[in-house]
Amino acid sequence: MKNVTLSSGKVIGKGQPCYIIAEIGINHNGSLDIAKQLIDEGANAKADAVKFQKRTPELCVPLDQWEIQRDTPWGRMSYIDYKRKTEFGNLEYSAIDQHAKQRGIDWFASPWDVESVTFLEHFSPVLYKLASASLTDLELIEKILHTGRPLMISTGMSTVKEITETVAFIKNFDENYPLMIAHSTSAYPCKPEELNLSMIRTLGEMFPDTPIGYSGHETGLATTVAAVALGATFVERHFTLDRAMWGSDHAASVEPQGLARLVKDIRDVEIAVGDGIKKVYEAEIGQMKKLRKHISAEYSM
Ligand SMILES: C=C(OP(=O)(O)O)C(=O)O
Repeated sequence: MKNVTLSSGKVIGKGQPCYIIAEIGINHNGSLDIAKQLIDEGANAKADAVKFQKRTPELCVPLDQWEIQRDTPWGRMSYIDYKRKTEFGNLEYSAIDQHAKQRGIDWFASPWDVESVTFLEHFSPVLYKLASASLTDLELIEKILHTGRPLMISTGMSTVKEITETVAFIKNFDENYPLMIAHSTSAYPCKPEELNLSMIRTLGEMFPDTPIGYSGHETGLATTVAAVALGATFVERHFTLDRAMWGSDHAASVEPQGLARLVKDIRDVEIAVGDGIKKVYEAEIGQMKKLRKHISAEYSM
């Protein structure tokens, strides 16, 4: 496996601690103050990174949806105005960049359109994430590839053919491009029977050179911890201050306490997985002497 080294010094891949991403996405609800609190909580929980989603609303919202009216915390407004209101610009991302650096946590974003890559380049992100919805957007992928920065692609809502074609497109650009692939199911929240965590192993067999990870949308933490036991070298979970907040992603997100629990459980599990080589531990010898009738010579002294 070709491990991926980020400009922050963190390494993603085999033999490395799982890289844990707290996905803020748009859970800041357009508030820089909330974004900063989420960065603080992500750092307190010892996550490796916080992540955002960056869109140019005029490019991402289909024209026929612009004028659809909806109720928002800021009153009734058109869908395009709502998307504009929740999108951060240069001022906010500069503050985010500064705040994350102060707190010693990586940050990056998934750009949803070509202009957003140009925008994010000003901040020299540690990596780019390609959302599942963008897996077949070759124009966006090509724009990212020209930055040369590590690329993490997510595979929700995708067929094996689409995944294989996108990976081939990237390898065709540069055989050694620093790439990571996340297994994901794009259902919010995702039911256990649709998680299909064994795909982490399948993707590992399909792309043995590439670090495989997991982008989860389930409720609860156990299945994300299990993903690490199954070989995920990075994991991402949606993150919010409060699941009851207004907005579509909050309900399927973990809160600060849950994130801290998740990080601790993942760290315990990656140690517990061990090396698969049988040994008798010091702590077992007393038990052996007390409970076993026939003790082999090497332990009988
Ligand atoms: C939607 C995103 O990712 P995923 O497809 O992994 O949920 C994203 O990163 O913006």
